[in-house]
Amino acid sequence: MIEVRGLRKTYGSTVAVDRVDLEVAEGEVLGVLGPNGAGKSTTVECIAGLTSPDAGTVRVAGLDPIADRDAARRLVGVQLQEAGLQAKLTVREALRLFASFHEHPRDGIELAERLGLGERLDHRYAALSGGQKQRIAIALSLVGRPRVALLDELSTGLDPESRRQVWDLVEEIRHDGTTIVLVTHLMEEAHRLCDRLALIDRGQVAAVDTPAGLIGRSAAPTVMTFDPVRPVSVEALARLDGVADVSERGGRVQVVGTDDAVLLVLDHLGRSGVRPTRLRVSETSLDDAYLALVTSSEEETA
Ligand SMILES: Nc1ncnc2c1ncn2[C@@H]1O[C@H](COP(=O)(O)OP(=O)(O)OP(=O)(O)O)[C@@H](O)[C@H]1O
Repeated sequence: MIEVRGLRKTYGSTVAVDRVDLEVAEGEVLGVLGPNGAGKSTTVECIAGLTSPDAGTVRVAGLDPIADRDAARRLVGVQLQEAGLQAKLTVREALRLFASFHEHPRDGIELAERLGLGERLDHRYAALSGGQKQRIAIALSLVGRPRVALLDELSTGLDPESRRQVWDLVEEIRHDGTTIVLVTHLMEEAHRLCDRLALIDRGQVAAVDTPAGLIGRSAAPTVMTFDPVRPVSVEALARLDGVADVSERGGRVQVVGTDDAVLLVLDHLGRSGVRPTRLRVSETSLDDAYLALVTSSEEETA
């Protein structure tokens, strides 16, 4: 549904994106992660046809978002970091206006109510709080039932309840088959909503994988914690193959390492006659995997 090839965009001497390739299948949710200034918004703006690339091609359902602007606009709903609506427009008027651009729009009032804006329908845009402006931007991007939704920092600045409402809505449109590109800094959001994640770092795609795949790329994908019935030597555990880190706080031990390292730790404890109580084994968080990937991509460049 979306195909980006060799995308390059510069602003003066700043190279915002360079040689970016991305594909998003119909009905897929692609999360775009990366540090501030990495080129995420620029990529989304090129897909939306709001910015013209210096080089490379972008296709959305086979259309060029710049050359075939009118047809592409009917397919695509865009939520940018700033909606930039006229200050005097009310929420109701804005929803009606945006719905009028489309043949089969959603019920804008119902959409606003789902996003907790039901009591703000007759308020002017300028009088809304930051989080309310954010939610109206989401509602406006989705009111036309787009086949492709481009959502840039969907839930930044939203309180936890509003964030849940927004996530539920995204899950619903995903279920309806909408193709979604979602720029986010929130790993919980990325994990919950996205089929695949593209990590963009300094204008380039550093990795594309499923959330589980990105975690699996980490050299230390597993975390185990336990309370030993009597003290264990942290140094001895740290020497075991595949153990990346061992720490102890308040008598509880945490070991981070490979899956095999977990087995070696259990074996070591067994041989030492130390029973691990309250044993928990889990995956490294996507947060940790993300930080490890960004750091390793920085080291490669250095
Ligand atoms: N209109 C513009 N004029 C000049 N420079 C720009 C413009 N838009 C983006 N840039 C620069 O291009 C680079 C990429 O910016 P972009 O907004 O795409 O990053 P981002 O990954 O979305 O960052 P963030 O997470 O902070 O939103 C940055 O160095 C930014 O300063």
